[in-house]
Amino acid sequence: MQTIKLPGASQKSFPVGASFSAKFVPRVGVRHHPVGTAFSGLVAGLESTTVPRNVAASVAKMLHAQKKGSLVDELPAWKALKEHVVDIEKTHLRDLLHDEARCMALIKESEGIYCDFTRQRVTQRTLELLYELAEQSNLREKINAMFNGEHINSTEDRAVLHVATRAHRNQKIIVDGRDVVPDVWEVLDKIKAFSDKVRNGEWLGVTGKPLKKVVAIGIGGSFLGPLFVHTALRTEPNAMRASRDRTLRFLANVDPIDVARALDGLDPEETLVVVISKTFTTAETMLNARTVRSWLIERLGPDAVAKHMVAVSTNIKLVKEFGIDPDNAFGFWDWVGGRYSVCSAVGILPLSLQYGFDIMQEFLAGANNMDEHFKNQPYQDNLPVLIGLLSIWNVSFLGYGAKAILPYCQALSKLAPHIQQVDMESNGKGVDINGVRLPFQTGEIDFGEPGTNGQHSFYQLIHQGRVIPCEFIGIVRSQQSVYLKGEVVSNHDELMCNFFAQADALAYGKTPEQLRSDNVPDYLIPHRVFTGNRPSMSIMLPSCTAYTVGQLLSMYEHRIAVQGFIWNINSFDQWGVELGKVLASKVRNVMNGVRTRDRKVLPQDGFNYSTTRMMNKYLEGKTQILYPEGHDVFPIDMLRAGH
Ligand SMILES: O=P(O)(O)OC[C@H]1O[C@H](O)[C@H](O)[C@@H](O)[C@@H]1O
Repeated sequence: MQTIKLPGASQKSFPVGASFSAKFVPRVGVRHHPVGTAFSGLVAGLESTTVPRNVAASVAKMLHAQKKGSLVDELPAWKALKEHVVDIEKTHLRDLLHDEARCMALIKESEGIYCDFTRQRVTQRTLELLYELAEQSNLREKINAMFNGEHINSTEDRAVLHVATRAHRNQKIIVDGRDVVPDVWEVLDKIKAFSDKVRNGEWLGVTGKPLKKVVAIGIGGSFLGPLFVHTALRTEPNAMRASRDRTLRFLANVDPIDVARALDGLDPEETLVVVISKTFTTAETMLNARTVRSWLIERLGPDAVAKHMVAVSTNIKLVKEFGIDPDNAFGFWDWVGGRYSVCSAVGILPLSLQYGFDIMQEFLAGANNMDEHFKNQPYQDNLPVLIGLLSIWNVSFLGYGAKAILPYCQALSKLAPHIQQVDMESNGKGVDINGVRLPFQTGEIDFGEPGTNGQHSFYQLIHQGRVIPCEFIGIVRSQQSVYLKGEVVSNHDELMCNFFAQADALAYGKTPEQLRSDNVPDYLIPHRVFTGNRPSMSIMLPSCTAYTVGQLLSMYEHRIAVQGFIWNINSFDQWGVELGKVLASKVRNVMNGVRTRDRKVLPQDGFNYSTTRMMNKYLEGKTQILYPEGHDVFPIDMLRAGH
């Protein structure tokens, strides 16, 4: 049997050097058969003529799961929703908000989370149609397939089971015939033991000092989730007490400035470095890891690595080749997507080092609580399902391509950047799960800032410019409820006044008549009119603790899955990030070559005129500091000393 390597398959997606032979089945002559459509669609754009047998099987299963048509826009409920837009266009939120029955039906409270969807441009009829769409798209079956460990990430032939990383010890979750919960807990137990030892001073640095500073090196999913949770917890009283004399920093960008910032002022004798990379091949992370390894070795000698460097990865072989003892490595599995990995060792190790394992267990329990809710609740009460369906309505029917994530809680300031990756990398796709090009756009442009800061930045546009559905997230009990004597309201009340006000300002707007009765001069009226009718949802958490942050994370992750399931795309691969990486490596090779050739990129190097010229402009102008012998790393201390 011929052996074929899947085109475009990088080390990221398949084990190093993986190839498929017996697993492949031919696709010839199957284009018009429903299953065949799945085969041919799957490989559209690839040069290979074969796909793995098990991939084909799971794609076929998916296709059969769809009742009619292979694209969601052919479903009756989709078509009915398209027609229903006309009815909604006749309504204004100003009026809809005075319909008590509608409002009561759109306020949902579950698992301690209060969600108000009354300011969405929907009626009860819209919701009914969205539930029908969910039914016809087999949403429930797809959710079950995810929880049952089926290989729903068909282009990478993987299960999607980040929910297993926060399973209770006594739960059972089967992947490929094997219960993975004991594996999850083996790693969690190892994290607990290691983080306890580091925190209580049993595990010391090579010169005998306790390791109170942690630098976590990682990028993308190996950075944004942990940063979000760290930022959420660092002002939470229990977490503050648990981390009093400790520091956690992240190093993500390959920019030398980020290296300098991350290491600035750190004493290597007290520093533990955690290299986090699912693949252990990501260029930026590996270069940063080598740089920081040299920083340690230069100051503490080669033995420092054993005591000062640990790793989190699915690729233990490469961890070992890098020089980190596999005993000091914390594993996870290919069924945890990078952007969904914060509940694996990716987040739990660095965050347990900072806050202790017990607090991180609360975070996992919160995420698990929302997983169970998502798995078991009917659509009508299911928060991730409701939020996901409303997003589908906003994007695919009302045509709003972006959403703003606006936590009125500074501790949640890194929620938007995290969700930006989870959502945009998951749902920004051009073809459906069968490889058929979509005639509509999927995904949303996510951005956001904490309130009230955002109000003084981009809210002008969302009030009077483009319509961008907003997600306001408020907290009932602040992490820091200090009340300054003599003030009318506390800081937190002031914050929440804005939380309540903004949603109504967007919904109601202000009419010319109201402006006239406020004696606004005529020439200013057009400038001061707010059309209103701008949708938002308001989510209130009782507090911002490890538990509720876990719930919030899981709620956002699952709403993204719901959207992907309805659009019938693969939300769990990320082929779109590959091309840029390949081109960067071509640039890297040429840059290495030009050093020996009078520092010029030549036309025969294969770049267009623009890139050739830009690269030469860069090469002529860049500064290169040559370090004295003996220094083979970015010498932050030297820079500070003015060299
Ligand atoms: O954890 P790593 O293997 O280093 O990957 C880090 C990141 O790499 C890529 O950019 C992927 O698109 C991300 O999903 C991933 O999180």
